[in-house]
Amino acid sequence: MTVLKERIKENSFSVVRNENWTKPIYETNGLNLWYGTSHALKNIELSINEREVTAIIGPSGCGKSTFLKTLNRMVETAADVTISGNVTFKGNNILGKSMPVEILRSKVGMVFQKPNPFPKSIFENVAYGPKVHGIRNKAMLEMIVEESLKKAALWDEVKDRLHKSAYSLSGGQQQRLCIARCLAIDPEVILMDEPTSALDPVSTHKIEELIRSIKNDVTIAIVTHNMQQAARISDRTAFFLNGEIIEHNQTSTIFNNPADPLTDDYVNGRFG
Ligand SMILES: Nc1ncnc2c1ncn2[C@@H]1O[C@H](COP(=O)(O)OP(=O)(O)OP(=O)(O)O)[C@@H](O)[C@H]1O
Repeated sequence: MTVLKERIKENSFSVVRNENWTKPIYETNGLNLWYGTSHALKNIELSINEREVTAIIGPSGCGKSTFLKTLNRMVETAADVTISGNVTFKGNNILGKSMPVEILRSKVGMVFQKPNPFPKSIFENVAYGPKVHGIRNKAMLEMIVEESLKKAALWDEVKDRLHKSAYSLSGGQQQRLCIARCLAIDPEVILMDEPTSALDPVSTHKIEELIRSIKNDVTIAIVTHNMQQAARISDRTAFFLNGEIIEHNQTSTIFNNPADPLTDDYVNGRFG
């Protein structure tokens, strides 16, 4: 990936590090978001630490996906959205004009609930991002594709059919392909919105293993309804309710010794 890193640097895609930036890669301060008059995020104060897995949990409609999408500025595309407050990525406010969205998204990948490969071959899905960043050399692209598929624990299953359609893969394989597609641009963060909720237990296990194996290189924020999954894979957990953060702490504390009775009730399945 060094070549890609160099190329991204050459093309000035790198985000300038703010002097005040230390460990949190993302911080939100006083973040509020409205869909029309509906107040979906209320005064969110949350740090997402670098090279950790942060789980975002809470009942349906509490604002988890909205929050996640705010982190790569996807929510602004919805009609009638108003945002106030700050969301900083490495100390730079992404809601201001200082960071173009394409620069942010070259650093922050997103994986959705339903796998969404492009209608292209397995190879072309993974090579797409590097090509957009100007890499044309065939050998270099092949190297990036192989490395990304290996990191996504998919290489052995697809190495003999790289030029077959991505749609020929199973749902679980397609989701790992989407993660490989993110990894191919060497992101700093991957945002995952219920990435295993449409998958069987074996595929879910593979994705969880994959998350564990990449977390030393990539920061991950994951929305999940699966409490066991949050407990298994995350370092920190944020519990959302009605658009507010009720509690954010180390995952072991949230599950074993939460400060708020609402958190206790939720993680123990008494509501939601
Ligand atoms: N595009 C939109 N336009 C208007 N309201 C929206 C839009 N997207 C979400 N909402 C509303 O904002 C609130 C938060 O929705 P969001 O999808 O963020 O919740 P969630 O916690 O991710 O829910 P789920 O677990 O069901 O996916 C809900 O009341 C939802 O109806």
